[in-house]
Formats: sequence, C-alpha cells, structure tokens
Amino acid sequence: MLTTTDLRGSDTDPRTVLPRAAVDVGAAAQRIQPILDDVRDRGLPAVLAATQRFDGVELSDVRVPREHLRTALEGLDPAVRAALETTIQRARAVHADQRRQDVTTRLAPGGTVTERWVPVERVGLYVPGGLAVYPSSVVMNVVPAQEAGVASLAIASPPQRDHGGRVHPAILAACELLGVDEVYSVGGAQAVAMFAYGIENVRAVDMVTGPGNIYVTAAKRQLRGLVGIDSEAGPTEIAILADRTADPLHVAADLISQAEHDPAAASVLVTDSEELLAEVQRTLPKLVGATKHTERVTEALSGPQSGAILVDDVEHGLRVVNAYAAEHLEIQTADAREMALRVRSAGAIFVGPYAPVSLGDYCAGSNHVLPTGGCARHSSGLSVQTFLRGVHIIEYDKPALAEVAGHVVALANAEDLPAHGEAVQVRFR
Ligand SMILES: NC(=O)c1ccc[n+]([C@@H]2O[C@H](COP(=O)([O-])OP(=O)(O)OC[C@H]3O[C@@H](n4cnc5c(N)ncnc54)[C@H](O)[C@@H]3O)[C@@H](O)[C@H]2O)c1
Ligand SMILES: N[C@H](CO)Cc1c[nH]c[nH+]1
Ligand SMILES: [Zn+2]
Repeated sequence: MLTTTDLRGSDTDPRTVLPRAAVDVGAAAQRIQPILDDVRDRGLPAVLAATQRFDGVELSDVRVPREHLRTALEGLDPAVRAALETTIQRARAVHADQRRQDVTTRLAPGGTVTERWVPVERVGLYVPGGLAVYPSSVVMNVVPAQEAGVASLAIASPPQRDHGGRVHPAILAACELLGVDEVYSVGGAQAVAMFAYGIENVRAVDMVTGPGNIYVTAAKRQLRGLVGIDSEAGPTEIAILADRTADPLHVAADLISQAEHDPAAASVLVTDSEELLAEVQRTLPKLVGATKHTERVTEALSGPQSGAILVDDVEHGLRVVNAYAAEHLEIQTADAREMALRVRSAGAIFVGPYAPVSLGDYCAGSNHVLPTGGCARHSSGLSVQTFLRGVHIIEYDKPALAEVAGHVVALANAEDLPAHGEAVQVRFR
C-alpha cells in the first residue's frame, strides 16, 4: 500500500525524495484569502456565509449559549468523562512543570536585568471538527493557556450538521469541564479570521492556537503578525523509524491510526529491514479493510505524502527522519532510547514498543498540538511557553550607568548615532 523509495547505497539528499503533500499550505492560503478578506470587511455576515458554504449550516449567531455547555456535560458518557478527566489531570501535571520563573541577573552593583514572563492577554483556541471531533484538542489547547495564566480564553469549533448546527456535545462538555464558557460555533479559515479581526460581538484576540486541516493552517499562516500563532499544526503526520526488531503489526496499526485523521494525513515508514517492510505491506491491507474509515485511510496511505523508505542502516534512517522533521516520530529499534536522544527534528518522539502515537494523542500528558509540514525544524508543539512573552526590565542607578557610559558612547559613535551617546552623557554634566 505504501510506495517504496529505495535509498540504499545512494548518497541522495533525503530532502529531495521525501514524501510530501500535493497541496501545500501556500497553495491553500491562496484559496482561503477571499474568506479572510470578507470576514475583515463584513464581519458576522461573512462568517455566517462561509459557515453556510463550507459547513452546510445556516446560523443567525455564533455564540454558544452557556446552558448548552452545562447540558452537554450532564449528557456526557461517564466513560468519556472519566477519560477526559485523566487526560486533563496528566496534561496539567506536565504543563504545570513548564511554568517559568522570572530571573534577575545582576550585571553590576545597582545594575540588573530581570526577565519577566507575561501571559498573552486574550487567545482564540481552535478545536477541529470536520471529519472527526476533537474534545481532546480542547484539553491540549486550554490546559497550557490556563497554566500560563492567560486571562481570556475563547474557543471556536465547526457547527455539526447532524447535531442541529451546534458544536459537538463532547467538545462543549470538555469546555465545561475546563471552565471555558466563551465558545463559538465557527470552523475553518472563517474562525481564525473572526478571532484575528474581531467581529460585531466577538472581541479580537492577541493569539490564535490549535490544530486544524490545511485551510485552518493556511489561515493561521496568513494572519500571523496581526495575531500570534503557535506552530502550523496541520494535517497529521507519523513517521516510524524501525529495524528488524519492530513488530510489523504495531507498525502497521500505528501508520493507520494517524492516516485515519484526514485523506491528507501522512504515514511514513523508514526502515533498513526488507523483511519488516514486506510484512508491514502484507499486514496493511488486512487492517485497512477492517478499520472504520477504510476510504480515508486508503487515500492517506496511497497519497504522495505517505510512503516507505528503505535505508542502509539505522544511522542512515536517522538522517532521513531528521530531514523529514515529522510531527510524530516513533522509534522502534533495538536501541530506541539512544536513537531518540539523537533526533534533531520532530514535534514529539515516541520511544519503544509501548509508546504509540495514540497514547500521546490522549493520555500521555504530552501535548498533541504539534508542528507539521517540516515545521518541526524550527517550531515546537503547544506548551505554556507558547502563551508567554519574555519582557526585559532594565534597572540601573547612576554609578551602574557610569560604569558603561563610555562604551555606550563609543558604540553610538561607531554606528554614527551620536544622539544615543549624548542621551547618556547629558546625565553626568
Ligand atoms: N498537527 C496537529 O497538532 C493536529 C492535531 C489534531 C488534528 N490535526 C489535524 O486537524 C485536521 C482536522 O481536520 P477536519 O477537516 O476534521 O476539521 P477542521 O475543523 O480542521 O476543518 C473543518 C473546517 O474546514 C472548512 N473547510 C472544509 N472544506 C473547505 C474548503 N474546501 N475550503 C475552505 N474551507 C473548508 C470548513 O469550514 C470546516 O468547518 C486534520 O487534518 C487532522 O489531521 C492536527
Ligand atoms: N494525532 C493528532 C495530532 O496530530 C491528535 C489527535 C486527537 N485525537 C486523536 N488524535
Ligand atoms: Zn491522532
């Protein structure tokens, strides 16, 4: 099912042969630009028009009434509630440990610089809800924002046609569990634009975070600057670096687990074992035929963004996965932990046979909002740090300023900016 690229015995730069999606974020950005412009120019009517066009739902307003949140939690399946509570508790433990202390550095008697960590004031959190519904993404967005101390949180998620045009009740229940009551039934690029520009009854935010499909991701890229964003957390990717010690059933099941998100999802196997690859290729059709979303998974596994890469050895595989910079990287090799510590680029790394990506999706305690499309080369997954800004506070008294006054003047003159030097000297005349 996976197209194989054989890199054995070749010194080809892996970046030139890595599987990548046919439609990239840049191409999607051109398609959604008119939606962004319309929301900026017309506000609520534009949001409602896009909702009707892309979600097939006719709404007159987008705010979810408070009582719908309460009712959703009351009606939540107790097993799902227990699972969400565990997810929240584990995520909170990990994210609480990410909080940062202010640090004061003393440069001279009377001269200090303090780095203060200040939370972003108001954030819009996107929770996907097109092909699947994602109450777990409510947790992954809200917990780090709360732990960072963000004062104002709003959530947007697509209205569901088969739930009377409301946001899915499991998502509303997760919001209620976490104490977030500002929720909007808006999805896609129009949701990101609504948050970034603000509309009639929705106050603009300072930052938009959260995962989504290619259109949501493209909207975040286009509006970055007007608002802050987290990483480009688009269609899901899994790469697995495996040797002959890996269990082909685990490998096949994990590739399918992430392919089920989206026909645009990417599943990539990197291995030095022809035997493992052959066994995975034999296992995939059986599992794909038996899974619920056969069509979506088949499309994802056979798309240009998925594939298998045969490498000389695990070292060669490590170079390939570093070049790929997957959202999720599983290491299923004899020396998995050692290999994991040598990975330079991946959104999150899952080590050994008992840490599948599905664990991280829900209950590991780690965050599942992670960079895709190679963005793990420069970006991190969602965390408390995402919602914090480091601000330097500079405090120098007269003797401390005097100590470096000559250096300021020398550098100011070297840059032909003498007024800078003068602003220091004037204090000593
Ligand atoms: N990287 C991560 O951290 C991460 C985490 C979870 C999920 N995901 C990804 O999130 C995505 C969820 O996608 P989804 O589609 O289920 O839900 P979604 O909420 O992201 O997207 C649905 C919205 O897309 C809009 N849309 C649909 N077709 C459109 C079109 N042709 N033009 C413009 N807008 C259109 C609609 O308005 C709809 O509300 C998946 O790709 C999944 O892999 C990523
Ligand atoms: N694998 C997704 C991150 O790309 C997260 C998720 C949520 N629910 C299931 N999976
Ligand atoms: Zn998943």
